[in-house]
Amino acid sequence: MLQGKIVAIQRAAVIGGGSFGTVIANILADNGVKVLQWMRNEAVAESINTQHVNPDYLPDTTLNSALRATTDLTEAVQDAEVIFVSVPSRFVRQVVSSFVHQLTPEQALVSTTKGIEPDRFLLMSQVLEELCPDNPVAVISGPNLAKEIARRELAATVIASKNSDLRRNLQESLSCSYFRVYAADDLYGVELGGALKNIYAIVSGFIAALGMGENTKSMIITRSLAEMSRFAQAMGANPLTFLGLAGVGDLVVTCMSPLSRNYRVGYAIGSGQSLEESVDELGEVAEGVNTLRYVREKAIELDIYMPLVMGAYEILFNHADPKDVAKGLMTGAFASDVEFALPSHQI
Ligand SMILES: NC(=O)C1=CN([C@@H]2O[C@H](COP(=O)(O)OP(=O)(O)OC[C@H]3O[C@@H](n4cnc5c(N)ncnc54)[C@H](O)[C@@H]3O)[C@@H](O)[C@H]2O)C=CC1
Ligand SMILES: O=C(CO)COP(=O)(O)O
Repeated sequence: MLQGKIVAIQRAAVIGGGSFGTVIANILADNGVKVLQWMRNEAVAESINTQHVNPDYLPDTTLNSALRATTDLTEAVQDAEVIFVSVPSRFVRQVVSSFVHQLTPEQALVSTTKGIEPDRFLLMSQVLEELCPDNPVAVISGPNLAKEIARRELAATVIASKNSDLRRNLQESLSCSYFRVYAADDLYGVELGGALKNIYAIVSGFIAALGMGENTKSMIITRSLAEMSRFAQAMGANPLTFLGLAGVGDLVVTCMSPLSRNYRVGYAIGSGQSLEESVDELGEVAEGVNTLRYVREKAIELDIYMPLVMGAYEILFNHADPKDVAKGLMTGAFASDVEFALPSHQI
């Protein structure tokens, strides 16, 4: 990667054959970048190469015909200037470990993954930095429902990295007529926003399934933002990041749209299905389910007031009735002390 000036990326790899990996690969191909997308499924790779369709995840989208797919990880990674990692969080370490020996220090890594690694509460950029300490790292996060971007509907995102050259090169290579790319240096805050909002998308799914009103939805989204910002501040992120696309932007879209998988899991549970049934039926990743567990543990450890997280955990993992939890939340059932039982704090 050239230092000190803006250069459009020439060759990129996308690791992951799901909906978001395919969308990122397609944007890059639309921008003239030579892209090789790696996936495990031979039939899907074949379909992308010959039919220009990912039949498993985006069957209604005709992809750029220049986009190539492969099941050979070595081939995908070897000539790429930038490698986008787009697999579910619980597989990121395993997948990246399998090609790390092949990397040279000029190759940059970009995580698209909105999740947390539990043992040390690591975000994906921290996993990448740990595995590839010599390589520049960035993340992409924002209100980016894959199916809408696949239809080339207008959207915006945030690229965050400590490396300003990488930020600018990625901005240059991903920006196009339907995708506006902003840059930020609060890597941790941008990435944490993307992970946390999945929890509240599940909560919004409960609310929708229970047929609650618009005031209720607004209350939940607004108090979710307060809760996310409180947690982020305690973890060392800049709470102002949460007022941008990667915070409130992504929170609003996933709390309002049935296109969000996390929202759909919440909706299914609110409609009476078990967690297992809801996740099975989805057949795609809903990162918020595990993120909820890890964030609850961290909030308890650091004594951070997160009533929505505590209530959602009771519904998902202790079979509590969503209606009872909602009633409890209105009367401070999950408040940690008297001060919070009588709401007076904005954040
Ligand atoms: N779909 C969306 O709208 C967006 C998703 N994201 C994030 O991007 C990440 C990936 O999401 P999606 O592409 O939507 O997920 P997905 O569920 O559509 O696809 C995941 C892909 O990873 C593959 N995979 C699963 N386990 C694997 C393993 N052990 N080794 C290799 N590949 C494996 C699957 O076969 C599939 O191709 C998630 O963290 C998600 O939160 C971010 C922005 C938008
Ligand atoms: O992160 C997303 C949109 O920005 C996608 O959300 P889901 O993973 O809930 O579908």
